[in-house]
Formats: sequence, structure tokens, C-alpha cells
Amino acid sequence: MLPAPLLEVRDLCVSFPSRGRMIPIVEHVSFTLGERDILGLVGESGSGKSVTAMALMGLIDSPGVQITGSALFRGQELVGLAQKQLLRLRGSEIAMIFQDPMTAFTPVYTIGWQIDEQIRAHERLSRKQARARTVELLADMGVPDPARTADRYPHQLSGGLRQRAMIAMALSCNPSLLIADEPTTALDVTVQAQILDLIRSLRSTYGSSVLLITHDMGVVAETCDTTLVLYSGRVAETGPTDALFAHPGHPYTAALLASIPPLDGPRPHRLPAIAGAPPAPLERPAGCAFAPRCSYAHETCRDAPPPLVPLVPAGQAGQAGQAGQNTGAQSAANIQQQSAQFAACVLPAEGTLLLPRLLEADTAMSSPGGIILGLSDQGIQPMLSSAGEPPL
Ligand SMILES: Nc1ncnc2c1ncn2[C@@H]1O[C@H](COP(=O)(O)OP(=O)(O)OP(=O)(O)O)[C@@H](O)[C@H]1O
Repeated sequence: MLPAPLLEVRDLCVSFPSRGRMIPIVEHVSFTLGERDILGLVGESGSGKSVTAMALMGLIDSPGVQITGSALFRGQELVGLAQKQLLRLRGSEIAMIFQDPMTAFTPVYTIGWQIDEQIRAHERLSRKQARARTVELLADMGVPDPARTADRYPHQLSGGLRQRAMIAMALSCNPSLLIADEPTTALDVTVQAQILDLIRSLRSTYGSSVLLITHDMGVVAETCDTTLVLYSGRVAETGPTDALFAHPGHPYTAALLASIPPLDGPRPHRLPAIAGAPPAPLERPAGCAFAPRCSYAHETCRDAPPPLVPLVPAGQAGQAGQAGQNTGAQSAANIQQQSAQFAACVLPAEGTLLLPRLLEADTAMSSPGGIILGLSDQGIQPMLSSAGEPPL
């Protein structure tokens, strides 16, 4: 039996009231974070990453905010949990770090004093014992001369050191879950790499899982086991980072990946940019929110949001079904018999892009080239070989 996940979020929706209407900022977000996993929540500015995290932490205190869905943390429901219980969870089981460490520290006390106090709020320790623990934590975070650094005020530290000190403070209560909201955005590249190393090491040294919020696909690639791509408040795609980078299933993910500078080979003069902008929450189309910017959009993409379906690279579709990884995968013939209309994924010949689309069976069968994966609510199977012939 698979171990229970640390955090299981289902159908999370967050809306804020404005001028007598509710504005849907986050819509039906679902994901699972395993023990000691690092999940990257990625998306452009305004896509709802922070709102998702703040909702999980119970940190949204806007009047009239509506949060629905479920977020089970070790089986305990976070949505609708009383502030008193949330407060107990925060700082003992769940901690959060932010882009700007100055939001975590007050400028008028030394960082050591502030971490000592955080420790003493959760453990019965003397000042001396708390300070010893603070120094140990700072040392673990790679802070040089931690005893002396503890006596410094936040403004006396460099950005990288302040970030390390903030992570030390967040870890002072040994949280099982660390939510890191853009923790490296304000840092230069070298320090950024060090902080990412540190975050990666937390699972082995502290046994923590991390929900890492970023708009940087490079950071995700280097750091996260699993990636969730958020677009305009909705999940575009989620999956193991390696698989998602190798076979992006959503054109938005593919476009984000195309905008990362290549590590080797000639650098393009200009990186491709995604034309247009995400829709405002009240102007989100009924269908896929990315459809207006998507050159692959099909008519049916505009009718309803594409369903999130389990995808496997075309070559592995049959094996996954046999191995039982693909929920109840069945033969293409069965799928054809059962569904006049089904979601299909078209994999172009070069094998780099899977496009989730809703297509009539006939349309899918007549699509030229590539492999077409037919989908019923039971699973996915190839409908055509790469030569365009039915595999049956
Ligand atoms: N308290 C609030 N009341 C109303 N709208 C809000 C509130 N907090 C956030 N929003 C709106 O929710 C949207 C998503 O914001 P959020 O901060 O989650 O985006 P993000 O993906 O984290 O972006 P960034 O990378 O820029 O931080 C924004 O349009 C923002 O204006």
C-alpha cells in the first residue's frame, strides 16, 4: 500500500468579494505532496500561487473571502479549521518563508533573539538552551560564525544570510511542511543556487516536505520532484518534473519551457515569448483559460476547461496500462466503442508535445501523423501508430 501523502489538496477554490461580486482567484486546484517531497508551484505573476499557499496556511484574512474544497494535512482538514488550531499547526507542523526575509524579522531585535523566542514559544527551553539551538540551526543553514551572526540585527546581514536565517527560524520547530514563496527571487544567481541546495537538503536533514512557489522553470527543474503549473488560477498541468519537462502536456507548459535559455548550444538572439496576457479572473473564458493565446487551440478547448487526465508518453501508454499505473487503461477498441466523444492527446512526430484536446472520434482518427492517444474516463491508449495507422 502507498504511504499516505503529507498534504492532499482537492478542488481548492478561493474567491474574494469585490463590488458585490465574488472574484474567483483560484479555481479547483488539486495536488498531492508526499512525505519528503518537493513540489514546485509554478506560474506567471498573478496566477494565484501565493493565494493558494496563504489559503492552505489560513493566512488570508480578507473580509468575505470564500475558501472551498479540501486540504488534508496528515488527514486533518485545513479548510475551515479554527484559527486557534491553525495557529498551533503553523510554527509546529507547517512553516512558511517569503521572498523578503524582512517580513519575517522585526528590525529592532537581533536575529538570534527572534529565533530564540520562536523556539521557546514551542518548546520548554531556557534562554541558554534556546540560544544553543539557534546557533546550531544557523550553522546547519550554512551561516558562517553562527554565534556572532546571531547577535546581529537583520539589516546587518546580506540578503543571502538573511534568507538562511529566515529558513533557520522556519525550521526551528521542525515543521513537516515548509512553504517557500519565491525564496530566491531577490537573490543573485550564486546565492540563489546555494539557497536551493539548502532547500533540497532539508528533506534529508529535517525530514521536511517543501511546497516551493516560483515563476522560474529553471528553479523548478533543479529543485522539485513534482511540478504543478498554474495558469490564471487553474491547474494547467501537473506531474513528475522530469516527465513534465520531457513531455509537456499543455501548450502553456511547453511555451514556458521554450522561454528558458538553453544551457548549451548557441543562444538564440531572442527567446520566444508568449504573446498576450492571462485573462482577468472575471474575464476567464468558459473553456481553457490559455485558449485565446494558444496556437493549438481547438474549438472544443473553448467550450469547457480541458479535463485533467493522467498522461503517459505515447511509447509507454500500453506498458503503463499493463503495469496498472494508468487508471484502468483498456484497449483502443473498447474506448472507441464506449465513447463517441473523448479527450485526445496529439503527439507530434518529433515527440515533444502532448496536446490535451477534446475531439470527436472521427476527427481524432483522421488527424495526420503523430500518435493520437484516445481517452475514456478509464484511461489512455494509443489510437494510431506514429505512421498514422490504427495499432489494432
Ligand atoms: N486579499 C485579496 N483580495 C483581492 N484580490 C487578491 C487578494 N490577494 C490576492 N489577490 C489577487 O489574486 C491574484 C493572484 O495573486 P497571487 O499573489 O496569488 O499571485 P502569484 O501567482 O503569487 O503572483 P506573484 O508571482 O506576482 O506573487 C492577483 O490578481 C491578486 O490581485
